Amino acid sequence: MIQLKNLSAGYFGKPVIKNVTMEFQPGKVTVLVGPNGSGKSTVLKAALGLLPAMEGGVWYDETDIRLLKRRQIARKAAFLTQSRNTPSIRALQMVLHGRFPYLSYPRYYGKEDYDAARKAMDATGCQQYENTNITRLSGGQKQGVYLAMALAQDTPAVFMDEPTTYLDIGHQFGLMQTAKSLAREGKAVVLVLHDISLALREGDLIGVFQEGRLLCFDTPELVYHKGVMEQVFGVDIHRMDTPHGTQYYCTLKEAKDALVSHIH
Ligand SMILES: Nc1ncnc2c1ncn2[C@@H]1O[C@H](COP(=O)(O)OP(=O)(O)OP(=O)(O)O)[C@@H](O)[C@H]1O
Repeated sequence: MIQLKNLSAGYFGKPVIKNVTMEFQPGKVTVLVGPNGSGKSTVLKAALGLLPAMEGGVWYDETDIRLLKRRQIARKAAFLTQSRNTPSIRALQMVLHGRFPYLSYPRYYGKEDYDAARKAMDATGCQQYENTNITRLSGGQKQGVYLAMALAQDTPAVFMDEPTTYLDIGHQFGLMQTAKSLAREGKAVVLVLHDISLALREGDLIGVFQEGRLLCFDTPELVYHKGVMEQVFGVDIHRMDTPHGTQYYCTLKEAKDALVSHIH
């Protein structure tokens, strides 16, 4: 369990996220949503110790993150980041980087590292690119390789910042399936998503952010009923029970008003 308690963090001495208290539970997919610039990525960075807490703090299984070395944190949480530089190396070599926290000096990869890397590539469907230089892969194919690197890290928590960005619809569903199966294995999975329909449908818990504050942290059902997302995003959210489970979709608030005035 990862706990953020009254956490404030930011850049150049100025807090961006303020007084955030939430936890990332094993076995659950937690989704963070909020408008652009509301602090979602900053929460992930602070939760991973990449940004120091200005107030409050982060605890991994009751241990203050300030007491953990980088390598120890890297054995507890993997991070699929939003922005990245693409080095000119083979995909398998990239995925093997996920094994760094387990290597002792001298840093040679052993059989178990190769096995973990190949298993992760299988899970994200990028095994066929094993020997391809990643600079030659498409955005979506690269995403599969980066996700495999995070999975090869074999951590109890996996954080993903907008992981569906480069993915076509089939691969978006695939990514969500991977996230859910990681949670079923007992991992704490934390996703930042912009697709709020997807968040409501697939998340176990949802944290809604606005201007660096956590407005609501609850199950999709309760978040929906409280109307927090509607307020934050300025949309109407509709819920439908379908043969494929509960689905949500959004319309612009104005669209409804226009419809009403049209009827009158
Ligand atoms: N490296 C940085 N240096 C200075 N300010 C930053 C930095 N990264 C983010 N910020 C600022 O922190 C605020 C929150 O940014 P953050 O990236 O956490 O938001 P977000 O909710 O993830 O946004 P988005 O949905 O657009 O990715 C923004 O105002 C942003 O300008």
